Amino acid sequence: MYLNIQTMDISFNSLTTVALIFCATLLCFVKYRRRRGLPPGPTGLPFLGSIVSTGIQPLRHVEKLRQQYGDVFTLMFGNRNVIIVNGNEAMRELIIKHADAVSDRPSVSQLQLVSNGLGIVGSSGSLWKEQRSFALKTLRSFGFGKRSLENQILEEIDIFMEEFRKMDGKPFNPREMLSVAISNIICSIVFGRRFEHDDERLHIVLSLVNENFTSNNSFRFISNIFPWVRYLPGDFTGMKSRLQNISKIKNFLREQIQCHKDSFDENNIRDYIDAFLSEQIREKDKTDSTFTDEQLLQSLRDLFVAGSETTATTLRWAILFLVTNQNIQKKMRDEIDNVIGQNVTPSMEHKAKLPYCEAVINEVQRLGNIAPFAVPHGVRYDVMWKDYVIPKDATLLLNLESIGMDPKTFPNPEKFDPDRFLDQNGSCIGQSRFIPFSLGRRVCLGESLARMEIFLFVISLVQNFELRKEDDQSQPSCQPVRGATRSPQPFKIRTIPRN
Ligand code: HEM
Repeated sequence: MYLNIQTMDISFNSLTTVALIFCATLLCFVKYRRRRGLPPGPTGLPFLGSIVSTGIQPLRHVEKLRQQYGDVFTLMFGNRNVIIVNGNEAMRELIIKHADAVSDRPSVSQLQLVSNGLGIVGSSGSLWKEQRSFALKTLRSFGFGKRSLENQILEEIDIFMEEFRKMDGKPFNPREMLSVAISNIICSIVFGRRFEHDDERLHIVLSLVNENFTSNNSFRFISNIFPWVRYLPGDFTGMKSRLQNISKIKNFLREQIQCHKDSFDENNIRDYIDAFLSEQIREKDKTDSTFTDEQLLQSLRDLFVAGSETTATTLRWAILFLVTNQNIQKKMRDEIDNVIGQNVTPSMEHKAKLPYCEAVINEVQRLGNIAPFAVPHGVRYDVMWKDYVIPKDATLLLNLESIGMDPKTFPNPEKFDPDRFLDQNGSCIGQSRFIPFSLGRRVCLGESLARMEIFLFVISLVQNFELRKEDDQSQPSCQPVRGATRSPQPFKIRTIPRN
């Protein structure tokens, strides 16, 4: 009897265990199964999907999969569908034709966690539309995309070049000087102030921004897909340290907001923060107003961070490519000397007369390729695309690199060759063959500012200095550091003033 009861107990326990395993497997199958109609892609491991195979070298993995599955394919990460979009045709078709469905940000991501769905970069839906258009309107009123901003940029360039002169031909890393100069331009527009080149506080904040963009942790993408990894012990995705940095950057921004609140004058709107505070007062009785303190902080973070690091990184690539391609630098200098001369300050009006320089800048942006996967897009509702379903809540990754590095459009794509942007008459052509600022409704909000900054900085530098390697023996690497952006490894240069 005793034995029988024990046997029954054992079989009951076994049955319960089997039933539990069966239910768990069924649940996982339902939750993690590949949805029918998705663009093709690898099955991946149970539960983990493609995490492991993608982890070590995401870009190489993506290239291989594109050859196997075509321009649009799906990677499963746990129960998340990540759809990778490659090539000009598929990208334009999906992002432009289905703009309404694919212009959100993913509902679960590190971006979501950091922005709380607020600001400009990380927000979606009507809040994003209202805040993006407010930002554009306000930034335009402070000179964005207009000639009036040109003088402000040129003044900053003058100060920046003085810093270069102070180096007196000695080797130095130009990173910090570039960051301060570029950051000062966006700071003038959003905070109404600039900082000295030796301002310690700004240096610290900019180095936190730089660290967040450049930390090249192979598993960083996992924190984008599973933000809960921050609760695991250790910091294998680097997420905890990035979140700490962001909180320090926000403290700096809170101080700027407080200074504005203390000195706010409705009749004297000095900058973006003032314009926001004014809008906040105008909407104070509206219960669903999006002009909240938290929204101001997040938008400010977006403008400050995106406006500082991206252009500065592009300029670092420009300097690196010019230092390692002296013949190209010389051709630019000859063109500048012929068209502008050495004593006239460059302006945007010179752009059309400097086709070779423009071709070099295009090539810097193509090969520098600082945002290879843009910023992830989210899908608002199911979209039928060709024979596939792009499902609601999927994450879309736009592989911009697949366009700029396409050997059919750009033969020998790894080579720095500005001539690919010149026709037989020496005119600059084909800028639209690659899209460094992305496309569609989410296209970079700072494109016009960035283009103006890059042109004026590069032309002024080449007009005023010979940019040389640290010494004759050194050969700085053009291999990128792949973090949130694709940036050059640290390098040193010497600058020889031309006059
Ligand atoms: C060379 C410089 C720059 C490059 C290559 C660049 C590139 C990009 C890219 C690829 C995106 C993502 C677009 C998408 O989601 O599909 C983006 C978004 C954005 N960029 Fe830039 N950017 C640059 C400079 C700037 C500057 C100077 C600002 C300053 C205002 C800025 C502000 C933004 C903002 C606010 C967004 C988010 C737009 C949105 O989500 O609606 N960017 N940028």
